[in-house]
Formats: sequence, structure tokens, C-alpha cells
Amino acid sequence: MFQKSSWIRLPRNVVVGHGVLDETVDAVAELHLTGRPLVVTSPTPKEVAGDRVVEAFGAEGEEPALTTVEEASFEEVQRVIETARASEAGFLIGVGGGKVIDITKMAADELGLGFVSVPTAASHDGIVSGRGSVPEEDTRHSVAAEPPLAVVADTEILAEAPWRLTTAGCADIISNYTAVKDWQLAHRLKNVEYSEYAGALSQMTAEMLVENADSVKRGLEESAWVVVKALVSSGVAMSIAGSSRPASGAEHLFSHQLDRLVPGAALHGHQVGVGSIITEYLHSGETEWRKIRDALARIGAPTTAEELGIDDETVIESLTTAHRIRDRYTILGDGVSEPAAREAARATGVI
Ligand SMILES: NC(=O)C1=CN([C@@H]2O[C@H](COP(=O)(O)OP(=O)(O)OC[C@H]3O[C@@H](n4cnc5c(N)ncnc54)[C@H](O)[C@@H]3O)[C@@H](O)[C@H]2O)C=CC1
Ligand SMILES: O=C(CO)COP(=O)(O)O
Ligand SMILES: [Zn+2]
Repeated sequence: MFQKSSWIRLPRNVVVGHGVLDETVDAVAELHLTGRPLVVTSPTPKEVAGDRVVEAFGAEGEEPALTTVEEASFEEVQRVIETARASEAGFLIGVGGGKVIDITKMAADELGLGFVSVPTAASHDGIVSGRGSVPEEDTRHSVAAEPPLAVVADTEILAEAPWRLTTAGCADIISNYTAVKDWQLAHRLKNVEYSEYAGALSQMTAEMLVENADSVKRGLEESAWVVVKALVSSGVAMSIAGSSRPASGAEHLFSHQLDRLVPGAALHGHQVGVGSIITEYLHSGETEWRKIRDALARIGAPTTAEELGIDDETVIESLTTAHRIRDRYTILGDGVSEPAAREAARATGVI
């Protein structure tokens, strides 16, 4: 008897383009959300977009509450929940980078309130996803969270953000190649459920970005357009899968481990990009990794430990211990030996 069932939770309004921040109130009105908004942001995103969102809602007579967060942690999620309760918020708007958006969607989930995603950087594919990613001690949680009801991605703001944030978003997408390979491997070896649709969408998104790499150039607002479309598409793949599997494999475990060993050393997207070069080498040996490396180099993302600003030994430690981060089977299997890690990192020129 057929007994499968699944929920695919997607945003209703995805508004992308020049100056669309000013359409946030309209995008929200369309959703029939009621009550006072709570704007969750962090210091720089507050200046570039958060204050404008607060003003726009204020002008409509619904004075928003505002809170700023500094890091992605369960304590911060709890603090946002308390702020939302104290201010009697009716829905939450996350304005900022990946950490702010993750915290907001997790708080909204716990509160049972609607969530609106307003990215200020095209730096990660959590813009649309219904997952939250939070480190805790020796592990990393990818938890179910409230997917955004609306996404408002203003390309004017995204294009003015530091260029490295955009190249990080590109690298987060390029890493989908190896994430999908890891997922397929886990399906074959461990019978992990695999979605052909989510896998194909994730892979196609990476391919399209690489094909359009020439349109991804510093100072071109079109770059923000190209990258944000890919980030949305990758987030949709995660929503279809109901997990971050289509966009997170061993290269993400490597990055999560770097976050533990050298917090804040490099951007999430840049770390997963370099991780992807190495894990592609582990998957397929001599040639394929060059395609990942060249794609990253073309958009100006780091391809070496030095460019990440991380020393060689930390890269090796991260590679040999990343499989412990979470229960997710990947090409790292039950651990890469130290000589094998060194060989892979050297062969790919990462160290
Ligand atoms: N839930 C999910 O599915 C996913 C979650 N993530 C998570 O997202 C995080 C990475 O996101 P990032 O955005 O790379 O890091 P982040 O949120 O730490 O932002 C990086 C920096 O950019 C600044 N910034 C943002 N917009 C700016 C602007 N317009 N101008 C100047 N500075 C600006 C932020 O204030 C911050 O200092 C990680 O914690 C990662 O695990 C990443 C991908 C998917
Ligand atoms: O970063 C992500 C996808 O790009 C989310 O992955 P995690 O579930 O590994 O945090
Ligand atoms: Zn990622």
C-alpha cells in the first residue's frame, strides 16, 4: 500500500529587483498578516535596510518593534522569542545576512507566527529555505524552521553590499554539485531518502550559475539579480527535500567544523566552496575538482586555504574531523585519515 506523504512549504511572494525594499509593506499586506511587525536585524543591515522597513510600516500606522542580534545561537533565538512576546508581535521580518534570517525563522517557528525574509546580502541560500542552521558545542543543528511567507530581495541593496558577500553566495550555490553527489551516495549506501526533483533542481541551479558566471561582476547590479535567483532556486530545492541535503554535504560539514575551530575566519559560502573542491576530488579523483575550482576562481571566490585566511593545519584538522559534526553520511564516510586529507588538499592546491 502507498503510504508516503510530504509537505512542501514555499514562499507565496518572492519579490526581487531594483528598489523593491519599498514594496515590503505591499508584499506583506498581500499575505493578510495582522498585528505588529517585529523587525529582527543586525547593526549594518539595520542601517542599510532595517530602519527603512521600520519607517515604512510606521507610516502605515503599525509601529514595528525592533531588535538587533549579533550571532546565530539558541540563546539569541530565545531572546527574539521573548522580545516578540513582550512586544505582542503579529509577525516577524528578518532583515540581514544568513545568521539574522536563520534566527528569525527559528523564532517565528517557535512562536507560530509568520516570517518575512529581507536579505541584505546575496551571501547564502537560507534566504528562502525552511531550515535554520545553528552551531552548539561539538555539533551543528539544521532544524526545521518557519519558511518565509514572502522574500523581498532588493538588488540595489544587495549590489551595494561588500562584493565578497556576493561571491560567497555564488560559492554556496557551486557547492551544490558536491552536496548532491553526497546525497546520492548516502542514498545508495545508506538508503537515505533521495528526491530526484530536489537533487536535479539543486544541480541545475549550480550549472546555470556557472554558465552565467560572466554576468557576475563587481559593480553590476545584474550580478545580484543572477545570484539571488540562484539562491531562491536552491532554497526551493531544500524545501522540496524537506532537508538541507540538496545544498549541504561534506563541504558543509568541513565549513561547520572550521566555524568551530576558527570562528569568523571566513564567510560560510567561501568555506563551503573550498570544501567542495576537496570533496569533489574525494568523489571523482583527478579531473572534476578543477571544474569547481575554476568556477569559483571565475567569480573571484577563494580557492585556497591562504585565500580563506585559514592555516593549512586547521584545514587538515577540519577535514579529518568533519564527519563527526552531524549524522549525515557523505564522502567523508567514517572519517578521512590524516595522510589522505593532506593528499587531497595538496593535490587540489588548497594547501
Ligand atoms: N538555513 C539555511 O538553509 C542556511 C543557513 N546558512 C547560514 O547562514 C550563515 C551565513 O550567512 P552570511 O550572510 O554569510 O553570514 P552573516 O549573517 O554572518 O553575515 C555576514 C556579514 O555581512 C554583514 N552584512 C549583511 N548585509 C550587509 C550589507 N548590505 N552591507 C554590509 N554588510 C552586510 C552582516 O552584518 C555580517 O557582519 C551561516 O550561519 C550559515 O550556516 C547558510 C546557508 C543556508
Ligand atoms: O548552508 C546550508 C545550505 O547551503 C544549510 O546547510 P546546513 O543544514 O548544513 O547548515
Ligand atoms: Zn550553505
